[in-house]
Amino acid sequence: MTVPGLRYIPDWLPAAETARLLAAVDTAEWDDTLRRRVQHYGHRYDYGSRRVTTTRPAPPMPEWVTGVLDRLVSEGHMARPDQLIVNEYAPGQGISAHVDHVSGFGPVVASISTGSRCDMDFTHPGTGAKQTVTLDPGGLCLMTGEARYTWRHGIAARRTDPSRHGRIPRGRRVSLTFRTVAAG
Ligand SMILES: O=C(O)CCC(=O)C(=O)O
Ligand SMILES: [Fe+2]
Repeated sequence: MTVPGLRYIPDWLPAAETARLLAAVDTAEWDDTLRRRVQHYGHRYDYGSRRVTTTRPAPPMPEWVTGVLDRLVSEGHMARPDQLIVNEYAPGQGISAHVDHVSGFGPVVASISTGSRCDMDFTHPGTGAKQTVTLDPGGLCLMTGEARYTWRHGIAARRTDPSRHGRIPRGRRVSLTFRTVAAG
């Protein structure tokens, strides 16, 4: 079973680059008004009204992602992202199954993982089909087409993930999700 439009590229970032990115994230200021700590750049997404908001501007895209933006574009993955959400997951924290805002964001969503590995579950709302992808640090998860618009993605709020070798404890995971904000 595969999810059409879902692509996972392991080790997209070398380990040293992944560590540098996480260190840079940790020098920036976290928003802790949600259960999960987040940072928004470029445009702020409002979780209450569920839209990209202009009333509370976000800081510009940080210079520490310039190299990532350049690569996402030069490798042909997407138009230059102008929005970034950093999500922090402590062990036991997750994100409920959802489709990223359809009209507010563009056709490609790209997420880079740092810190701990964890499983992301994709579910098809019509058929109930499910696929789990293990996201390792440095991995790039690209959602387009059905994976972006039809399937839901989420992370179970638990402290361990299953593997062939038994359950693996989660550590702190920080993801950087890059999007384009659709015009209008
Ligand atoms: O943590 C991730 O990799 C994904 C986050 C996510 O789905 C989102 O911010 O919409
Ligand atoms: Fe998402």
